Amino acid sequence: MSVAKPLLLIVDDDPLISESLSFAFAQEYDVLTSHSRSHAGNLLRQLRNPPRLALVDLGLPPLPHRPDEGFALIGELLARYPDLKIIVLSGQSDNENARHARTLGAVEFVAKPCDPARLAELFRQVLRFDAPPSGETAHGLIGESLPMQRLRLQLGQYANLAYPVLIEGESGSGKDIVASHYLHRQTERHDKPFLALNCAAISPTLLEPTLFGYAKGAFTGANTARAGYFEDADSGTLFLDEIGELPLDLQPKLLRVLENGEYQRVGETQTRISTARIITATNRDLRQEMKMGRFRTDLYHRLSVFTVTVPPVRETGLDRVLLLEHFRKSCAAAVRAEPFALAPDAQSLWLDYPFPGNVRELRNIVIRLTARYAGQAVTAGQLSAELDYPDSAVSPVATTGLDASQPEDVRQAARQHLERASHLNLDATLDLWQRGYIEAAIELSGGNMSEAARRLGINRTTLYNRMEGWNRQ
Ligand SMILES: Nc1ncnc2c1ncn2[C@@H]1O[C@H](COP(=O)(O)OP(=O)(O)OP(=O)(O)O)[C@@H](O)[C@H]1O
Repeated sequence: MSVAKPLLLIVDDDPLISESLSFAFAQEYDVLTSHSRSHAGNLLRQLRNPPRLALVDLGLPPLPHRPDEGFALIGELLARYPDLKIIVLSGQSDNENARHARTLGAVEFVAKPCDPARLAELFRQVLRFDAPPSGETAHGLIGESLPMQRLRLQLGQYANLAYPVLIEGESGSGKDIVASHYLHRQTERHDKPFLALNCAAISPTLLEPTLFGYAKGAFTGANTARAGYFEDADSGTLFLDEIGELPLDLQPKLLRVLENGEYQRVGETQTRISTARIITATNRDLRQEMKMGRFRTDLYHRLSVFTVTVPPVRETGLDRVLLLEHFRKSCAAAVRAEPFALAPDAQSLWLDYPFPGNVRELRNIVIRLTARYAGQAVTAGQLSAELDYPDSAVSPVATTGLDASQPEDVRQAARQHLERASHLNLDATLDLWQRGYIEAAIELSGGNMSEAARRLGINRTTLYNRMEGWNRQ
């Protein structure tokens, strides 16, 4: 019987790179190549088995000279496959960005031009950490700080209620564990199904059939009838992650299930009843979304009767030391190596670092340190090379003094432009402004497209629509 090779996804818009790497790795891996984020998304939707490794270039179309698409892709890949090991390929000039990619959840970055032999070694090393470090999920959240104790107490109170729970918290803070461990495994429903769906990882048009199922012939491609998540969850738990991404037109349907359990498969008139418990999570401020008209008030109130907030690592004091201890030992055990230690100056760095990517980032740092310094004492210099300090650069827009929300400022800027321009094309100029705003928002959001859309006051679908065709210009 042949053993399936691990699946490796390579996303790079340079065919020379993806083809040569694909050739170099074909013996050891099943290689899948893609040239852009949207193309990769389509490819992955057709896969039956998740990829184990992804090699991602940051500069991808439609913004090949900026890291935004790569950043967004990292977020989307992890939303869909939380255990995927992502390695970022970086050009000479964007080590800063590659470091930031690690905050977003990439395990490592490799400078171009990349040596396939070195990459192969890195892949093997990373895959050795593939097994989840033991104990982590069995124990639930690690942490004894006051906010963590409070959270566990609250979760204990909500565990066996039938009502929904809304989990708030930053990316990488442990919302998944809260849902699967405390609100399912430790409840009376533990022997029933637990189903999780990330609303951001699936195209908005597919969400309804995925959640509610569909009848045969309900839409092109619906060759057979299919049950959706509500049906499959039965009387277990349905976890809807990134609920802020649920399109407005679908929100009344979720509200209806929450009110009386009723829903219909797409293309059917028969009403079905769900008895699943619904848990939702978000890393956005849903109250803000509500104010902006992107999230229904009635739905928010239904979902948030019981709300818990998972604290970010920077607010849990010495928990970072417990987390370090746990991952240091479990990562070393996973690769049968001696754990590294932190030298005293590195320990103070560890205590000061804000861990913007929360536990996910912390764990990846430990994985890298284990790979590099097993059995050794890590110095502050070695540790700081693994950390991503926020960039203090000031946005050039802020220094021009133009306040684009003030009609008078905008009129003045337009006037200056008109005086200088010999032939002005209003539509082209407005497009240019729109593009400027969009690119700036993506940049400010570190490539997180949902966040960029929020900054712009539009939804993600609109944002993509507005960006359509850019790569052709
Ligand atoms: N307190 C914790 N103790 C142990 N492991 C943790 C803790 N918090 C997070 N983790 C681990 O960190 C990783 C990221 O956590 P998780 O996927 O739950 O984050 P999240 O809040 O759901 O992030 P996102 O919003 O990006 O989906 C996982 O491997 C998880 O097991």
